[in-house]
Amino acid sequence: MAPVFNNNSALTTGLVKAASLPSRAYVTFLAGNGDYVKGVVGLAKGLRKVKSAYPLVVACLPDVPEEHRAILVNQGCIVREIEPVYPPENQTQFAMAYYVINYSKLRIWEFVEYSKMIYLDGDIQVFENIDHLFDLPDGYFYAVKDCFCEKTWSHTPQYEIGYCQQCPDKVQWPEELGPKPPLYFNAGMFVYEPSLPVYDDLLSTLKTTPPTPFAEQDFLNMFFRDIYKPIPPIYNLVLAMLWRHPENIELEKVKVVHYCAAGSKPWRYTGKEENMEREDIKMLVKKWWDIYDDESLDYKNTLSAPARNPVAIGPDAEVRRMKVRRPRYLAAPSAA
Ligand SMILES: O=c1ccn([C@@H]2O[C@H](COP(=O)(O)OP(=O)(O)O)[C@@H](O)[C@H]2O)c(=O)[nH]1
Ligand SMILES: OC[C@H]1O[C@H](O[C@@H]2[C@@H](O)[C@H](O)[C@@H](O)[C@H](O)[C@@H]2O)[C@H](O)[C@@H](O)[C@H]1O
Ligand SMILES: [Mn+2]
Repeated sequence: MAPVFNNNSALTTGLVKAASLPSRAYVTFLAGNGDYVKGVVGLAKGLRKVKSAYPLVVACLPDVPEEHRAILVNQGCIVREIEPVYPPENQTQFAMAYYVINYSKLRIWEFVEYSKMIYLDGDIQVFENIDHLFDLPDGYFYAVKDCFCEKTWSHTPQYEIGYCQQCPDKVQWPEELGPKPPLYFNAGMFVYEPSLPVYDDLLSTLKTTPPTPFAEQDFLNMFFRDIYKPIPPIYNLVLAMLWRHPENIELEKVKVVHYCAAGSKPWRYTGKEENMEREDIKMLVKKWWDIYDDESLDYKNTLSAPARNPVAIGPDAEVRRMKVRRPRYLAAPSAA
């Protein structure tokens, strides 16, 4: 029997209420035809595992192949193609080449169908629900403070003198170097509000801003400097913190892990790079694989999805072909 629609039916009220709720979503960024798509699949499954109430939007550059987009749609993601964003002409040599594509992340300020979004790099995993961050007061830019101690910071005066915002009293900032650097966030995770005026301002400001080593991360820190509000490192564990500032980390309380240290990308993990043999790193990489390999977290297994045509050789075949073997270091989870 078709549902009865009338002006005051609960269903109608519910639909009207749902339509007026602020729309929120997680968003990540995917570029190229390489293996970062595995990171995004893992992230989609991780958000499902923690029962997030919000979808994952994937901002894809045009070079993301159709097969990868289909895999993401099959994992319940909302795929949005974006155009690349390039820093000022012939100045990209100032940014680490690898990071120049990250300027394209700026396109996510154009996703104004959402009132609030949480950006997560594709090499991030969410191990505990963080939906409550969407309720942080509007008008600010929320992110976790970065660390300046890794070699990737060797181009900076703070690295030179051993100063880090994670331990500002260890090495005092010398007056002769001028004012202490403002708080600086890691741009792998942040809470923000899409806005067309801000988007236009970002892109017009970028046109006159020479690229710098950490590309869009430096740019976002400069742009949002006045409204940046630090949030605790449990929301974006930059792995280097484990060996650089262990006193600032309680690993059992960490909700979000950012696999940004060299050699820590789980889908490429060999354990050979510096610090990668650490037991805590091995445990975190295994945690990532346990989610990635868990077929009960696949979108099609979490809905009463219509039975798929068993002979379909679509994206599932692609996923099987792409399935990277779990490194031998990381024993499969013991059979329940
Ligand atoms: O080939 C690439 C490189 C980067 N990314 C995206 O850009 C983000 C930032 O790059 P990455 O995480 O490697 O930088 P890191 O945090 O390690 O400095 C990644 O997480 C991905 O979401 C991508 O999709 N393809
Ligand atoms: O494009 C610049 C990138 O800058 C950041 O990565 C860095 C930063 O975390 C340093 O502190 C680490 O030392 C370094 O290893 C790491 O790559 C963001 O994670 C990434 O999303 C992206 O914005
Ligand atoms: Mn990252």
